Amino acid sequence: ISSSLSLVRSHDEYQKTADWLMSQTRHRPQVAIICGSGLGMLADTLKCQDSFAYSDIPGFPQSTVQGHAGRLVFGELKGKTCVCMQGRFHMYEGHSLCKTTFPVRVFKLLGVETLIVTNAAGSLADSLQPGDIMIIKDHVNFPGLVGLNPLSGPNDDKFGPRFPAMSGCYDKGLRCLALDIAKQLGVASLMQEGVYAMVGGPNFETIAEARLLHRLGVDAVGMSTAPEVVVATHCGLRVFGLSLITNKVVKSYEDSESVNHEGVLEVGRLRSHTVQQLVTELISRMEINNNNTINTAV
Ligand SMILES: O=P(O)(O)O[C@H]1O[C@H](CO)[C@@H](O)[C@H]1O
Ligand code: HPA
Repeated sequence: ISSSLSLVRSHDEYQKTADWLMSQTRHRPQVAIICGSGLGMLADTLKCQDSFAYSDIPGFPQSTVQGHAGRLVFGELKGKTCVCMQGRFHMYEGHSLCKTTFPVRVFKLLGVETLIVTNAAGSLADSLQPGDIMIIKDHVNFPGLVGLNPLSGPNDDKFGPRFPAMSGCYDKGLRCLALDIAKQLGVASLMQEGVYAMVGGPNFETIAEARLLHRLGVDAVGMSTAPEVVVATHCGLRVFGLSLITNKVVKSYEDSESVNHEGVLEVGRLRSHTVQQLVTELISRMEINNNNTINTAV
């Protein structure tokens, strides 16, 4: 914990990255999307793209996980300006939590109002099958509960309060809208709301851990998302989250199946079209209050 505190970023560092991006693209995004494992194709829907390798963006961390390309893509989608992270950062890659959430505050400084987080997750709920899509209603941030929190360290009042509320951090209006869209697209049978839990990873769960999570009321488990949502909520972003269920978490000693990352990525490929349709419609129909779109001076 003490080593993560020394890695806290200053407001200037976020601002420098935001200023650099604003000097390189005319897009001024209203919506940011973080692509989960195998879900990088969400960026393909953006028109008039400007894209940047993470390695070229000052201050940006680097992706190290297969299925996370490491590219930031700006573009237009159904009249809204978006920025999409093709590749997120995980705590298990050895990044501090400040680093894993660095882009979220940069998005805030770019004028983003709404954050869409997506992830691949294993299901604990019997009602969730591989290929289903869970709208995240709430999360359990296991690392956060024991003090591994991206907001640890001195609070930056310019971003938000010392003690931010987290009840209601997944916007109810957007959740209802997504369920409505699922009905219209004829995929309502694949979708339900549920509770996501973040564990540290990188190993998948033991059977005893899976049983514990199930008893605690967790519907799906993964190794990301919660820190991004905590930082986004702290700085006042509206959040929508979805988990693509890529596998069932093994809960029985009689079960000989086991999960692997290639299988996780494969389900992402199989469901890419549906996830793309849902996110596109959601962005198209969501209301945005700011008119941040394009800067003609760049
Ligand atoms: O949460 P995302 O980035 O979608 O990735 C999930 O998939 C990976 C395991 O296959 C882990 O990183 C887990 O968190
Ligand atoms: N456990 C943790 N993270 C995951 C899983 C899982 O079963 N599937 C995809 N990400």
